[in-house]
Amino acid sequence: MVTRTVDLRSDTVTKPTEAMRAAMASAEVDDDVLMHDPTAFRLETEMAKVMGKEAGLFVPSGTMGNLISVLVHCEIRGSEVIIGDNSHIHIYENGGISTIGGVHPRTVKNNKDGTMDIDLIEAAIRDPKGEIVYPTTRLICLENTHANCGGRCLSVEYTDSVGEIAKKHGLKLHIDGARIFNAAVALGVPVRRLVQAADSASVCLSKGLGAPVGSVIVGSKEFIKKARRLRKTLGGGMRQVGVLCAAALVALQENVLVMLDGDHKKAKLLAEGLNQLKGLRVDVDAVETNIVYFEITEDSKLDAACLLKKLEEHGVLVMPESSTRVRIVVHHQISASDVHYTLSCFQKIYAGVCEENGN
Ligand SMILES: Cc1ncc(COP(=O)(O)O)c(C=O)c1O
Ligand SMILES: C[C@@H](O)[C@H](N)C(=O)O
Repeated sequence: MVTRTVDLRSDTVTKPTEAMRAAMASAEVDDDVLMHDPTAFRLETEMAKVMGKEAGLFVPSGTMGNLISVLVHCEIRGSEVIIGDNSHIHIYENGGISTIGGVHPRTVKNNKDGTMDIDLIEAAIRDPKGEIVYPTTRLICLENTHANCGGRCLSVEYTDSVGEIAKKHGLKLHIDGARIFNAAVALGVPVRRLVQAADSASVCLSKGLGAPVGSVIVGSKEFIKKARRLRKTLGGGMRQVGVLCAAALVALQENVLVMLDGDHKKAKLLAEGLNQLKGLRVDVDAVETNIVYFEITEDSKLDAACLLKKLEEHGVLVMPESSTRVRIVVHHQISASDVHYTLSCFQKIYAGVCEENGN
């Protein structure tokens, strides 16, 4: 019988803290479609200030935040956006920019560190002389940290370089900053500096920050005005949304930097421990934030399905990416004891496998 659960599937699984629940219960609210819910307004104002942008807008999810941002920048029919071939927008958002927004994606290969080669980005920009056959490039999207690349951080210098390319060609730059605070902590830079070159950014409240719901998109006042209208079009205009925003304000007032740094340290500890096990391989140096991917090696006696089943029997939950690649995501509700318990479960499972196989 499972007596303990260690949920490492994602940093989206956190439950609201008591302080968040209290703030939600007592939140000052109003109709956010008819005017500004005061708590939503406080959150949007605070996030815009932290991110160094003119304005912000609360949205129900990071997916909607990215969708709205792309559609505002690419509001003219025939627009094209340059995105990473391994980006969340391209892989995990149901192709919404195309199926809903009619925006054409032009993918550029994501490198292992989450970047796209600058020269390949520039080469992907359509030549206006070919407009009779080409879509028109209007936007470049980056993702920081890069989830599918293992939570890798894009540097200030790299982001600024992409911003220069965008400006040179009259394009906009959006950053999917679902985990931008993780990047800021890992790089030791102010979060606003990581989005300085961007025209917009989406920031998840419901990941490392630990809020139960939502994201905030930030940008110019004009961008946010258009985004607010599009949010309503998409059904994201909510009424007394301050109940949700209150929890996010608590998260922002917590010591985010210390909390996320702790997540990163625990992720590194897990990566180092897993890498000791015969049958698993981890690129420990690639673990920069709270995400750890491990490969099940060819000589392993367990595939991902079998390993995950055994882990679940011990109450440890992780996310399979394929039959040989598994993801672990650390968040503030994973304790150091949970990390040691998880490693002990892996060690028991692999010791058991070795006994069963007499080696
Ligand atoms: C990098 C990245 N961007 C965007 C999202 C979308 O956020 P949501 O799940 O709130 O739609 C996620 C995952 O949640 C993500 O990992
Ligand atoms: C799976 C993905 O959509 C989600 N953003 C996560 O990282 O858990």
